[in-house]
Amino acid sequence: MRVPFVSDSAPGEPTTECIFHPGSKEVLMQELPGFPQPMVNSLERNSPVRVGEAPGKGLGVFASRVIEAGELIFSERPLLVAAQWLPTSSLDQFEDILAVGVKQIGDEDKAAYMALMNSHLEDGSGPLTGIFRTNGLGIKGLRPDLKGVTAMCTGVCDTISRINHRRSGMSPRFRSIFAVRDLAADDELTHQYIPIDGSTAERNELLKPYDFVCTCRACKDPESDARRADLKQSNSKPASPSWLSDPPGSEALIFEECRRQVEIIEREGMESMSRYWDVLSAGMAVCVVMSDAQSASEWARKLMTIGWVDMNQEVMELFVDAQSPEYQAHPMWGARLKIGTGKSEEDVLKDVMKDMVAQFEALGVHCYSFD
Ligand SMILES: C[S@@+](CC[C@H](N)C(=O)[O-])C[C@H]1O[C@@H](n2cnc3c(N)ncnc32)[C@H](O)[C@@H]1O
Repeated sequence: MRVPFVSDSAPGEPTTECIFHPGSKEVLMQELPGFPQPMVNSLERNSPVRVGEAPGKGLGVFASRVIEAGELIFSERPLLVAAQWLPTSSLDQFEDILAVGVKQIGDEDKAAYMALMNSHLEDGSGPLTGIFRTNGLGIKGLRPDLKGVTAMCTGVCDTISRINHRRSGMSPRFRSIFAVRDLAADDELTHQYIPIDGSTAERNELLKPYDFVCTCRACKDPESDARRADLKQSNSKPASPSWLSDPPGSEALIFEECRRQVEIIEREGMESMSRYWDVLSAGMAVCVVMSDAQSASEWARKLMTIGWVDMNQEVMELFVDAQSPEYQAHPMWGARLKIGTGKSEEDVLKDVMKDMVAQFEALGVHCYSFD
């Protein structure tokens, strides 16, 4: 089943050939209003990266200047996007489907596609499928009704596909690359090809299709497995007002747990995990309910570096300055301190909700009460 989609871009503008499941095009148009909008920070202008030799790995992508954590490094139009699993497709049928797509992408894009690495020379993959499987980046969410790998699309790019695997140095969102840590000039950009919360053995098992054994710091560190297992087992406390009813002192335990998990994530280089965002937000929430703007601002600064998570960056920016009046105006400001000072927990919660409703109403958002 093939649904080609060539964007309605201006005449002469490059396009991406997409081979989708039925329904994906509609989701894409809905999720990315105005798609394909002109890309900001695209590679043509003042590129902050260069492609070069990465010893033992073939080619790789390197920073050509200092890049700060949270920076959008570049965006790139994929050469080709295709659904990873199409109904009834065997490797041969998949090769035929890709051939139809590749035929339509223009000579320059085709040459770029064919020049990419192929690590699937001996497993029955055809040449186009081998390149697709070696270089594709997963794009989730284009078929919310399908689950797991069946729902995934894969994009193959000219430069993004040259990025080698390692514990994460950057995080890809569709077409865009963000720095999760500060990078010095000439540092190699890397991202994780596979989920990185498993053990060294599990990770290298998943890397088998790429035909190399990872030798990054975590893979060589005998203590890394225990730290990742610890992280997998521990759940971060949700940062919602529901824990206002927890016994006094529990905020210190929650805060300590958030701090501990942040330390593991940073030490293991796993900042691209959504858990990083979860524990940073929970840690910041504890500071807010305890009226500690100084500490909250440090957590806000870290949250600002997670640019690829769709959160309201402008709102977070207001909390980076510990003196910001936004703290006093926050509906949860000091909420924990009010407990035990004559007010019942229920009353504290009611006050919090009243403040929140007032703030939403001030923004023109009408709130309905269900009690
Ligand atoms: C998406 S390509 C990356 C770009 C590739 N190095 C090139 O020259 O085009 C994936 C392939 O690069 C190689 N590779 C990626 N990360 C590696 C690593 N950490 N160590 C060794 N080889 C790696 C493997 O051959 C893998 O199948």
